[in-house]
Parts: sequence; structure tokens; C-alpha cells
Amino acid sequence: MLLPRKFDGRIIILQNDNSKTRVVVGMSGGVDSSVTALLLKEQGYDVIGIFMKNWDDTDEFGVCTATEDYKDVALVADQIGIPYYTVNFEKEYWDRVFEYFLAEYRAGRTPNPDVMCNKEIKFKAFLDYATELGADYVATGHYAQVTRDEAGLVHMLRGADDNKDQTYFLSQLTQAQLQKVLFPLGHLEKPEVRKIAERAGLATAKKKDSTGICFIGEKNFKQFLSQYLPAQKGRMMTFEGRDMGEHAGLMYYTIGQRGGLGIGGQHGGDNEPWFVVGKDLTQNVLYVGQGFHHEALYSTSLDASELSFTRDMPDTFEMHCTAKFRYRQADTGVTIKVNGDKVDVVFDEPVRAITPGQAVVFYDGEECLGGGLIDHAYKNEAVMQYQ
Ligand SMILES: Nc1ncnc2c1ncn2[C@@H]1O[C@H](COP(=O)(O)OP(=O)(O)OP(=O)(O)O)[C@@H](O)[C@H]1O
Repeated sequence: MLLPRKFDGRIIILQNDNSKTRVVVGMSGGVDSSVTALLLKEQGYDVIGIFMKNWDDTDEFGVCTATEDYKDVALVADQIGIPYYTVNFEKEYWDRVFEYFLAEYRAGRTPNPDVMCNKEIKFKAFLDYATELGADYVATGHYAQVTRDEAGLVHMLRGADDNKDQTYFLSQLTQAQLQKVLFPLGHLEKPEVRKIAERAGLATAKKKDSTGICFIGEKNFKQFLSQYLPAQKGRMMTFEGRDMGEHAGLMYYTIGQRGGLGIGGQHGGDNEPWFVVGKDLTQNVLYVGQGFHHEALYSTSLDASELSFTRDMPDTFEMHCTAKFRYRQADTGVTIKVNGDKVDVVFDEPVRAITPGQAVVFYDGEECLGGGLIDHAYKNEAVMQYQ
């Protein structure tokens, strides 16, 4: 019998009786994964709930959100009648997600740790672990759909709930990973999920949704980051060369960001708000400009690396499809030129606030084709100044 590395749950028999398909559900203690486990159990699968501890946030009073969340996993698993336990991936998370997160900020980019967490932890470390436990599939409460075609190929489609679709964060999953996943909530709208939880009387039915980056939670972002990276104050300028004061450290700002700049309308002569329009890492200068539609915020193409597709694609090709450059953004028509794990993306229309470090994700209608990580934005062939 294979024992979990850090056993902390109810004793379970890990031998599969082979009569049922075994599904390991990633249970976070939230309502989505609670309903995921419930639905799979109702569908007759052999369900095991596993809580991953990826981050130690124990405070000075010894309180840790993971401990609280694991209690909810235990309550729900008992209600549903499934075995559960916890596994510790703090080291993997630190090495593969957090180090990347810090390196990106150090390089003046704005990383997306959720994309990396899905690629490296939930659908790699966790998936490998579940496979060792005899799982046929792993399931999560992500809002995305997987369908299998006649050839056995899995296609990842957007979640039915437009508001919740999470394919953007799952865009780095490969066909091999997708072959092993189930997203039982993909065809549901979030309010329906809450209703299912309430009807079943699940302990997490009314639990608030988690927001923001998981390891930062409700904490102050600046304060959190300053614990790991030294902030270097510098000048804040307009492209016209006007000195607008001091910035707190380039890593605290994102291209297109409004607010947090400490500049009022009085500097500009009109009342248009100020936005971050560029960063010059070598000079440690933050560029600001007035107006949401500031010209410097618009670009016409980008290049990206770490390109990954959800199904096998040729090494080089060109196609027209749609793309998203950040979560919660409508798709835009683009032409992509793929070369190995690099891609050039030319937009049908100029796009605002392309942010290096964020994911660019490609869609063919409802299907998520994959994506890469944005390196540079360009304006009419010229690399955007100061990005
Ligand atoms: N600590 C964890 N342990 C196990 N699985 C997890 C954990 N965190 C997230 N997951 C899985 O990944 C899915 C998506 O994670 P995300 O952080 O987006 O959660 P969410 O949308 O708030 O869902 P939930 O309501 O289940 O917390 C969850 O539904 C769950 O299946």
C-alpha cells in the first residue's frame, strides 16, 4: 500500500477494487471543489478528496488558513462520505511557482502565478501523486470543460459560465495532462453550484469565494512583496520629460494601472486620471500618462515564449484565431506565427495595456488552444519603448 508523504487524514484503503473509476478530487475547502466531489460521488465514481498544502502562512498566533480550509474539507468529505487527506507540496510550490513569481517581478514583469500553479502543481505534482494513488483521473472545481472526440483527443472548452471561465489559467496544460482531468462544474453557472451545495447542506455552501493570489490572500500586496524583494524608489516621469515625483519601486506597478500613483489631476491641467504607461528598468523610471486611452498604452503585436498547446500542433505554422491577453478580457482577433515554443502575435486591432509576464491565450471558437507568456509588445513593428 502506498502511503501519502504526509498523512494527516482519515485512514483509507488505497487499493482500488477495479470495479469503479477512481477520481482524486483537489479539495480546497471552497464551495466549488466541494460540489465537484459531491457530483462525482453521485455519479458513482470511487472518489478521494485531497487537500494540498502549498504555502505556510502561520501567523504569530499560530493561525494558518490552510488549517481552517482543511477543516472544511474534512467536514464536507464526511458529509459526502468519501475518504480525504492532505499532502504537502510546499517545496514544489516554492521552487516551481514562487521562485518564478519573484524572478518575474525582479525582471520588471507581471507574472501570473495561477497559470504556473496549474501547470506545475495542480496538474503535475498533484496529478503525478494522484496517479501513484491509483487515480484514473484528477478533478478540480475549475470552470472549464473537457470533451473527448472520436479519435480520443481531449479538447478543452471554455466554462459555460462566461463570468467564471478559467481556461485562461489552464492554458498551459498539455494533451497528456488533459487526458487525465475532469472538470465536473464546467457546464454549470456559479449560482447553480451554490444551489447544489445548499440543497445538499454542504458545510461550505455559503463560504465566501477566495480572491486574489492564493499565497497573498487579503494581505497588502506591496508589503508582501517587499518581504522578498528590495524595493528601489525612483523617478516617475511623463514621456515628455516632466518629473511627476517619486515611485515606490517598479515592481509595484502594472502597465495600464490606474491609481496608487499619488498624482492628482492638478499636474495635468485637465481632470483625466493618470495611468502607468511604461517602465524603464535600466534607468529605474516609471512612465505615467493621462487618460485611459493614452496612446502609449496601445500596441499592435507581441511576442511570447513558453508556448504550449492543449493538443499536438506542428512546430511551425501560422493561423488566424482569437486571443486573450489577461483574465476577464474579451477575445480579440489575431494572427499567430508559431516557431517552436515561441510565437509572434499580430492583432487585428490595436490592444490596450499588453503586460509582459502575463499569459496570452489562444481560442478557436469555444476551444482553448493553449498559450504563452508575453515577452514584449510592439507598436507598428517597433518594440514598445520602455517595456
Ligand atoms: N489547496 C488545494 N488543495 C486541493 N485542491 C485545490 C486547492 N486549491 C485549489 N484546488 C483545486 O483547484 C480548483 C480551482 O482553484 P481556485 O483557487 O480557482 O479555487 P476556487 O475557484 O476558489 O474553488 P473552490 O471554491 O473550490 O476554492 C479548486 O476548485 C480545487 O479543485
